[in-house]
Amino acid sequence: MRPKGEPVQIIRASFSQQEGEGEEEANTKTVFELDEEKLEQILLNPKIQDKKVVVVSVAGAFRKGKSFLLDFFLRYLDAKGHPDWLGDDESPLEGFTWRGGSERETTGILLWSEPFFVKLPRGDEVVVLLMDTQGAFDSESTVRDCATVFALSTMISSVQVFNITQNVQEDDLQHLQLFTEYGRLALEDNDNESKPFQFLLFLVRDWSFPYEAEYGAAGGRKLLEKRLKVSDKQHKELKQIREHIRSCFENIGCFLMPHPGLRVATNPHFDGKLKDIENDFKEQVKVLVPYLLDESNLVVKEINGAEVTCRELVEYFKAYIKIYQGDELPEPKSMLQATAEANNLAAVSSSKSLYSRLMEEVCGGEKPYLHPEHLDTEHQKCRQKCVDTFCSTRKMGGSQFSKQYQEQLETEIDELYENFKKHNEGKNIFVSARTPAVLFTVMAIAYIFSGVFGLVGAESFANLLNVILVLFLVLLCTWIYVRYSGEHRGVGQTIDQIAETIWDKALNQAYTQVMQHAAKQTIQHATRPKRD
Ligand SMILES: Nc1nc2c(ncn2[C@@H]2O[C@H](COP(=O)(O)OP(=O)(O)OP(=O)(O)O)[C@@H](O)[C@H]2O)c(=O)[nH]1
Ligand SMILES: [Mg+2]
Repeated sequence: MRPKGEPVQIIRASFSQQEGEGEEEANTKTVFELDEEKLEQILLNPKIQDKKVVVVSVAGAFRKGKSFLLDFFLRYLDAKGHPDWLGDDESPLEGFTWRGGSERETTGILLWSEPFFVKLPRGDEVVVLLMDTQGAFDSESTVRDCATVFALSTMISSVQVFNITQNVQEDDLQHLQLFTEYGRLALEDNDNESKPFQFLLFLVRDWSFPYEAEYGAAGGRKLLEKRLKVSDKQHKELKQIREHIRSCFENIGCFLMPHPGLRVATNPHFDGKLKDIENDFKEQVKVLVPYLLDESNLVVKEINGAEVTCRELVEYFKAYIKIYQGDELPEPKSMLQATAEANNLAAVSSSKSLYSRLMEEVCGGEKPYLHPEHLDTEHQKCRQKCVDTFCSTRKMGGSQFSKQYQEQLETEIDELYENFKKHNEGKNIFVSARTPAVLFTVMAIAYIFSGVFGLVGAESFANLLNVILVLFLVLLCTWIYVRYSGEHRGVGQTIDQIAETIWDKALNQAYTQVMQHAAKQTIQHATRPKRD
C-alpha cells in the first residue's frame, strides 16, 4: 500500500563554475537552490497554511537507511493511528526513494507532498511534514555541502534524527558539532542562553550490543549518558564538544535499533517486504515510530520561542537558504585543511617574532641610529633567516599549500621593517632637530631682512618680517612645550608638518639650487680656455 503523495525535491544542489587564480584552480562550487514554487504548493495549501507545523527530518551519512526509515514514518502517519499500521508481509516499502548499493541516492532536501494532520492532546490540529536529506560524506560533496544540508535541515526541523551506525563515536560527535555550529552561526543569535534547536535523536542503526544496553530509547539513554558525560578529568577538547552539543538542543535522545537482517542489507532484490526483515527490527520500528510521531510526542516547530505555521515556515526556508547561498559564512574546512592552516599560521607567527627579535638586536630601542643602507642589509639578512626558518619548520599540507603562507610572512616582515625604519629615522638627531632648525632659520632670516629693510627705510616690510619673527617664535615655543610635556600632540604634528613643508618647498630647494649653481660655476670655471 503506497501512501498518498510523493517526495518533492524542494532544495536541489546545482554546480556553478568558480573562477580560480590560475586555470587549473578554477573549481566547481555547489549552490543549493530552493524550489519556491514547489515549496509553496505544499505549504501554502489553504488547508494547512495557517496550521502549526511539526517537521521531522532524518540526516546523517549516506547509504545508511535514512530514506528507508522515513517510509515507515509515512506508513504510520498514513494509517492515522491504526494499530496495524506496519502493514502486511507482502507489500513493498514505498515512499521516499531508497535502494541498495554503494552509490548515493538522495540529493538535496525533500519533503513529502501530502500533509498529515494530527490532533494534539492540547486540542489543536497540527501538520506533520517529513523531510529526507542528502547523505553526508559521499565522494561528490565537500565539507561545506554536507554542513549546509545538515545545518539547513536542523534549522528547519523541530525533530532532527541523526542517523548513525553501530555506535555513538567521537567522530560522529565532532561532525555533529561542526554541522550544528554552522547552523547556529547562520542564525546570528548570539544570545548563548537560549538553545537554537529543539529535539535531536541519535538513532544508532545496527546496534550489536543489546547485552550492554537494550534496544530502544531506554538503552539509548544509557549509551548517551556515557557518551555525553562531562567530567573534570576529561580533556578540554572532549568537554567542549559535549557542552556544545548540549547547548544547541533543548532535548537530546538516543534510540538503539537492531540490524534488519542480511536480506535487507545485502540482497539486491530486496524491495522492502516486511517478511524479509528481521523480527527484532520490526519490533523496534513499532516502538521508534510512535516514539517520534505519536500525538503526545510530537514537537511543534518553534523559532525564538514562538510556534511556527506552515505559511511562516516558507519565509524561514527562503531566509535560511539565502544565508547559505551568500559568502558571509566562513568556509567549513576538512580536519586536515584546518590543521594545516593552523600549522602554517603558527609557523608564520613564530618566524615573525624571530624577525622582530633579531631586528631589535640590530636597531632596538636602546641602539643608536644606524645608516639606512646598513639597516637594509641587516633587514635582508634577518628576513632570509626567518623565511628559511619558516620553510624548515614541519607543517602539514605540503609545500604548495605553505607557499601562500610564506608570501604572507614576507609581506608581514616587510611591514615590520617599515616600522623599524621609521623608528631608526627617529633616532637621527638631524631629522628630529629639523623642526626647530627650520623655525629658527626662518626667524634668523626674518630678523636679518627686517634689519636690512629698516636700514633702507622700508618700514612696512620690516614690520611684516617682525610679525613673522614673533609668529615663528611662538611656534617654536609651542613645539618645545609639546615635546617636553607630551600633551597636545596634534598641535606638535601640525608644526612638524609646517616645518617639513617649508623645508621641502623652500629651504631644501634653495639649498639645492645654490649647490647646483655653485657646481655649475665651478665646472664653467674649470672648462674656460686659459688665456696666456
Ligand atoms: N545495515 C542496515 N541496512 C539498512 C538499514 N535500513 C536500511 N538498510 C539498507 O540500506 C540501504 C540504503 O538505504 P537508503 O534508505 O537508500 O539509504 P540512505 O541513507 O537514504 O542513502 P542516501 O540517500 O544515499 O543518503 C538499503 O539497501 C536498505 O535496505 C539498517 O538499519 N541497517
Ligand atoms: Mg536517501
